[in-house]
Amino acid sequence: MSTQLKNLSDFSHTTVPSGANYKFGIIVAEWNAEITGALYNGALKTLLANGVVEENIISLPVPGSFELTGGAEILLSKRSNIDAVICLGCVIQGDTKHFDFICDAVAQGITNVGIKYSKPVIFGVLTTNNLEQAQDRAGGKHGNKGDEAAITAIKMANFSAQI
Ligand SMILES: Nc1c(NC[C@H](O)[C@H](O)[C@H](O)CO)[nH]c(=O)[nH]c1=O
Ligand SMILES: CC(=O)[C@@H](O)COP(=O)(O)O
Repeated sequence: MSTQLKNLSDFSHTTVPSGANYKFGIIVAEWNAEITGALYNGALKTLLANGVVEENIISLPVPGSFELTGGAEILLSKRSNIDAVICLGCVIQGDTKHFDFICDAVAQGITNVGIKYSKPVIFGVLTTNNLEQAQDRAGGKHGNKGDEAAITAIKMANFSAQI
């Protein structure tokens, strides 16, 4: 189902466990800061609205989405008590193939970090054709990808806690 048919902030159809017992890292790319700032605000608001306490959230910036992998790796290597990491970024197609390399690197990179540490590392990265599509998914008509990433992080932290 494409985002056109699903609001990224609508979780009325699902049960969200409490995040009160979990610690979260949020790594935020500084590229396209208008968008990633909105993603961050959505993710933070959603974590707090679902029981997470502010002192259990560590938020760190990285220069661009390509650095999200390194940021997640460094955080998990130094903080074993983090239950899930949310990676937030916005990659917008330019004139060259650079977009493809970044998107592929980030998607594979953060997947590998999650596997390495057996911790949920959430792909909260917009990969859009233009700024308007990003705005629509960072608090616009399609909701906020940051909200979705936060809910996913809580669900996956809860999943791990049941094993
Ligand atoms: N063009 C975008 C970038 N580019 C920067 C890279 O992410 C990286 O910081 C650089 O290649 C140095 O390693 N980053 C985004 O997050 N979004 C873009 O649209
Ligand atoms: C995703 C990018 O790196 C891109 O925005 C950079 O633009 P360009 O491909 O025109 O160099």
